[in-house]
Amino acid sequence: MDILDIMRTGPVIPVIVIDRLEDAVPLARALVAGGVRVLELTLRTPVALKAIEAIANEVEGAIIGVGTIARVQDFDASLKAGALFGVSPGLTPELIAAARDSALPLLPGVMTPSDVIAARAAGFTELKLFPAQQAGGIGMLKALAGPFPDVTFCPTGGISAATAADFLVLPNVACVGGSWLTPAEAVAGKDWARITELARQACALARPALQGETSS
Ligand SMILES: O=C(O)C(=O)C[C@H](O)[C@H](O)COP(=O)(O)O
Repeated sequence: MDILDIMRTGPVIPVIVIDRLEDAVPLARALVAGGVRVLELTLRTPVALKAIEAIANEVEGAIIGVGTIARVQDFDASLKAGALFGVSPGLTPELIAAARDSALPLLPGVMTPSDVIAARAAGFTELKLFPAQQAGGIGMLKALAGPFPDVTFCPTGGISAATAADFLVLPNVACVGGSWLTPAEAVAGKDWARITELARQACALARPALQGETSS
């Protein structure tokens, strides 16, 4: 799958933080049970790579990716763990070079028009707008559509169940990312049923047909 296929799989990519390795598989199963298959597990905790490996090996239907890619060595480590894609909060010349050398498809983060220009020059036309709300939210995405009609965004950061639909109607948005599907207290309390319900609600959000997409 390339990044656009991954972005078009569902309207919401959950951004996941795993503190206890034992939570990884049941949490991923809860999301998949609710219809959310694309999962971004952040490299923010010491168990993150092991958690990705466990999900890759044990959770049928999950399309597991790595979030918080910020260092060159993260690409190899992510592939070894079984990740199918990577997401970075930003993009540097070092990360561009590492992405070129790696088989891991990357969804790079941008926040300004200059970032978009640099990312596009490096060959990326699917981008994560991060942090989306803080960068200007809906107004920013509408403004970026003018000079960058060929760029498709996954806005992430500051988006909630209440605001996701407003982002998803924008023609240059394929999906949104967010942590609201996996609230910290639900994970701490192993409330997998709640997470499945949040996933179901996220799946019910209407995803617009993108330009050039045929209905089937
Ligand atoms: O760790 C990373 O690299 C990230 O990707 C950051 C996340 O995308 C945001 O932290 C999610 O933002 P919230 O939905 O506002 O919680």
